[in-house]
Amino acid sequence: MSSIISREELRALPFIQQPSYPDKTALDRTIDSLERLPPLVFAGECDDLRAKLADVAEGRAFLLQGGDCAETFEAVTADNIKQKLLVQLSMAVVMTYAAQVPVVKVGRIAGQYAKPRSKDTETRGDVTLPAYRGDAINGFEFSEAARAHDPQRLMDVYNSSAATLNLVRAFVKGGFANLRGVHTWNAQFVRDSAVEQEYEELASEIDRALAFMVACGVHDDSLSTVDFYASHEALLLEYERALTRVDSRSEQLYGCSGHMLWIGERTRQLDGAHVELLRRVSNPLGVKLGPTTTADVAIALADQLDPDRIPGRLTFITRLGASKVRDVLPDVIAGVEATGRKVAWVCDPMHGNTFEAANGYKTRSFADVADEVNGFFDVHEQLGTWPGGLHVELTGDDVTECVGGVMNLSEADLASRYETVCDPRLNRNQSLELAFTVARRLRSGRLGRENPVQEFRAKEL
Ligand SMILES: O=C[C@H](O)[C@H](O)COP(=O)(O)O
Ligand SMILES: C=C(OP(=O)(O)O)C(=O)O
Repeated sequence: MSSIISREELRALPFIQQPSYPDKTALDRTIDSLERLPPLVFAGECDDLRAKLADVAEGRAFLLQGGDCAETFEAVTADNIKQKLLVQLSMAVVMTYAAQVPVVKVGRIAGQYAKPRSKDTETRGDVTLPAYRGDAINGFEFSEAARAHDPQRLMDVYNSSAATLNLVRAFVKGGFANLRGVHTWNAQFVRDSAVEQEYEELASEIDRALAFMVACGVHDDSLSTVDFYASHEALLLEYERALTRVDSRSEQLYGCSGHMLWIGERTRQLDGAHVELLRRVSNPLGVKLGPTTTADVAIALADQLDPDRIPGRLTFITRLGASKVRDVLPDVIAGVEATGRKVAWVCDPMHGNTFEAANGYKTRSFADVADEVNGFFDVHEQLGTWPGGLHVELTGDDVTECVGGVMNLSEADLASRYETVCDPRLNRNQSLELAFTVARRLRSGRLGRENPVQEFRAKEL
């Protein structure tokens, strides 16, 4: 059984992308406080999610993991949280109904406050300051005071995550996510959206199907509540260690800052502190895999993080870029599958497709995003493996951060509502459009193979 790694042991491991706090005593004081606080999530919830992700790995379900690139403390309001849920629930409804595949819903939410950066500093004119690394570390404002690394912010991460999780739990279990309200969500949310008609037709079909079920006497809780889980990149070693708890039922360790934790592309070194910290906890884990990944690297990570091959433990989130996905992905999947492991394969079509627009905005093109998703489905179809999910940076707001999509946003449009504090997100329309793209691929995969789930399982026996 693993034990909680000590502060000293953790600090002695090789690490990158961490804050540099000038006052170590202040850091230790904050860590002391965090260690005493209650867990944000419960071990049993993490186990439930792991069981659902085992279904994803086995081809029986699809993962939708989405949310902000970087959450901010200021945006922790009821309206914002509601909006974040709405976009993801609407996408999930499209995928579940159109593709007839259960969708596991996980937010990049309630903890996504720290960002790895390519450069340590940012220069504007003749002023150079520390780069913004997420509200967990420093402020977005371009001033010396705001950009200083402040450990007290870790307490704000805890409190903001707790407030967000509290409302998310209330919303998804308290009737807000009732499927019978699909039309109401539609009225509030999809109105004026360019995908309104497609969504409206789908919502009417769902209404008819539900009315039929109710007329037949089916009254099921699963129609009125939803399971929604929280995930974030476990980037901040001190914070994640301080929120590690021993589960009193099993005496296993859990990272209690979120249900699912992932290791980013930049911090997944086999001998690094992130892998060492997360291999000890029993949560479901994600690992980002970028375009230089080989099958051997993926297998070594899997062996390190999931030596016992626990169903649902490991999700590989590939973020290869539209131009590379068809070349790089097949060998990685084939290599891992050849070991006999079952991992969940999830496509992040955002992080390999970032570029700088002529006017200086960091952006992504919807066409590239959709192309990577299609490439991901193509590769899985060729290999006969299960395209297990989608991981996207998105928002329910009408921002203008990614170009293209049904509204055909141009680079000139980016300035009108560019609100992200780090990477560009799909807006409401683009998110729903992507959901329809995925649903079409899932449906055609199903129709092409009669019953892919049964076929998949038959192949395993
Ligand atoms: O979200 C991922 C990274 O934090 C982000 O892409 C880094 O961006 P940068 O290259 O602007 O530092
Ligand atoms: C930093 C991120 O991604 P990656 O590690 O894939 O670059 C992210 O998803 O926020």
